Amino acid sequence: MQANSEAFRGHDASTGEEIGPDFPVSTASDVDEACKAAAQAFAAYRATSSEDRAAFLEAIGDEIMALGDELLERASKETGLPLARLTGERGRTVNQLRLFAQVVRSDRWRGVRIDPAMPDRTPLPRPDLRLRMVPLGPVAVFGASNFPLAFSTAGGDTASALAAGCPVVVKGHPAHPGTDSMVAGAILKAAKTCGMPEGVFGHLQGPGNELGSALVRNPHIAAVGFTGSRGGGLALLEIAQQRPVPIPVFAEMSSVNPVILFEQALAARGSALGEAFVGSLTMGAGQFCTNPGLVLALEGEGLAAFEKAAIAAMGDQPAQTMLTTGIRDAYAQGKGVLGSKDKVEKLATGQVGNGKTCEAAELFAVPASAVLADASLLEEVFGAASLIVRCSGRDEMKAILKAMEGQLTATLHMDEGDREAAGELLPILEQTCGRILANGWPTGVEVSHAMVHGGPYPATSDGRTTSVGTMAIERFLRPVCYQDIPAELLPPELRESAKVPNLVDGEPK
Ligand SMILES: NC(=O)C1=CN([C@@H]2O[C@H](COP(=O)(O)OP(=O)(O)OC[C@H]3O[C@@H](n4cnc5c(N)ncnc54)[C@H](O)[C@@H]3O)[C@@H](O)[C@H]2O)C=CC1
Ligand SMILES: O=C(O)CCC(=O)C(=O)O
Repeated sequence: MQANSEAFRGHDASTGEEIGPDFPVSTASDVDEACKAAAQAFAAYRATSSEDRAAFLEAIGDEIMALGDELLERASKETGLPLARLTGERGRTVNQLRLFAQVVRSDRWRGVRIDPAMPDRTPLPRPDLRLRMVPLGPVAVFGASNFPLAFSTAGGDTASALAAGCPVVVKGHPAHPGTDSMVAGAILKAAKTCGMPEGVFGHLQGPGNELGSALVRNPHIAAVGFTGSRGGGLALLEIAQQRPVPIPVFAEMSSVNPVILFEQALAARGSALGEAFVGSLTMGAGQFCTNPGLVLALEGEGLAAFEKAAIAAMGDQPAQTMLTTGIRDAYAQGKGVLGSKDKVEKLATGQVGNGKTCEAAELFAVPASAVLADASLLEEVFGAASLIVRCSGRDEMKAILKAMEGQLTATLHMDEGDREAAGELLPILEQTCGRILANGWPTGVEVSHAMVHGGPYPATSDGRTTSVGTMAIERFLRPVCYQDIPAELLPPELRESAKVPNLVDGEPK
């Protein structure tokens, strides 16, 4: 890792060429300083009132909006994502901050439970027990390459950690340093305006992996939020587990998001489904972890109509600029490997790209028996490639679903007459997936209270939680019980006079 100040630059995603300005590469001492400052800010930040913390989250949203089109233009240049998509992503980012502000104000996150003392209980009296959730401490957040706003510097991990009362140190993704620097500036400005303690937010950036490793190793860091590759997530998990004090890593990694097409739905609208599927597959050049990378259906006329429409729609798909030349290379290699596998047939290719920064979408098909013989066909290819698995019977379909690794999503396309068959799959899918959806497409995650953007490994490193939606706050909190502690020493929310939502003897009050 650099000992002295060095510089690095972003790239124009459409050409792969470097673009200014220079950004300083964070050094080992920058990591130490940011983490130390976060640790020093922790006591004051966790003690902020719900109202002050909520106002801080809202101010971050306002400052991001105040960056105007310049932010979107820089993000578009660095990622190749169109302005319309980035405008939507900015809205999602700002609304996410506002939603967490509401959560903070509601005080439900404090999770107060009170079991009053029972001094006369026999054979033993019960002590007075009071529980509340407290923040873990400084959180390291790794920005994602594919969502430069909603999963990056002020994205879901940052919003949920700040909402929980944890200072945040972000390691920006090296693919969009200009975007990250602007958003980091917005957060720091909001922190100042709102009188938040210095060190509540820190921003590090630079190429290479050592910076992120040093951040996770830093003893002041109490938890990690990550979105990216399985290799990256696992490397950080290993570092976190090998520390003298191991810490949790909430890594969202890889998923092929099976789409299951049932017979009645295929018979009624096979062609329309084929066309809509290609829309979801090619959205954002397929660079979504929710991308529909696997389609399962019984062989027959309905599937044939779906395939025909999908093949036609693929021909219209322009090659899209990918996030980085590295991600393009990985995609080109991944679809090459998939296409070379035994029994895999290439059905369609989108328009051919420049072979450097853009790449064509690709659709493959394979008999289910081949998938059952070679589980590597179920691995994620990050980009607009998908595999249609033609099943000869329902048992084969079930066998594949049972063989699948953990997934962020599973999608069911069904009509009324398919419900019984779909119902039989639900117990299998519940074991593997974080979100099961009907008659829609998995790309585009709603940010809300009931959302789960998670799932068993390798979808994430911890399937008990979510990285999108308000439940994400729980990742950065832990429970503390106060037993027979005198009232004047209790935290305010645990006192009799407190007006926060609570459970008394297990019942909501
Ligand atoms: N499933 C998903 O949601 C996503 C998957 N990917 C996959 O990841 C590939 C590379 O894309 P990236 O976005 O750059 O993901 P990445 O996992 O390589 O990098 C993400 C962040 O983690 C850091 N990092 C990665 N490996 C590390 C290590 N061993 N030690 C310390 N820090 C490490 C990187 O510096 C970066 O800041 C893609 O080609 C794709 O296959 C990428 C984005 C999202
Ligand atoms: O589909 C979405 O909106 C979110 C996708 C996502 O989390 C990702 O690609 O990393």
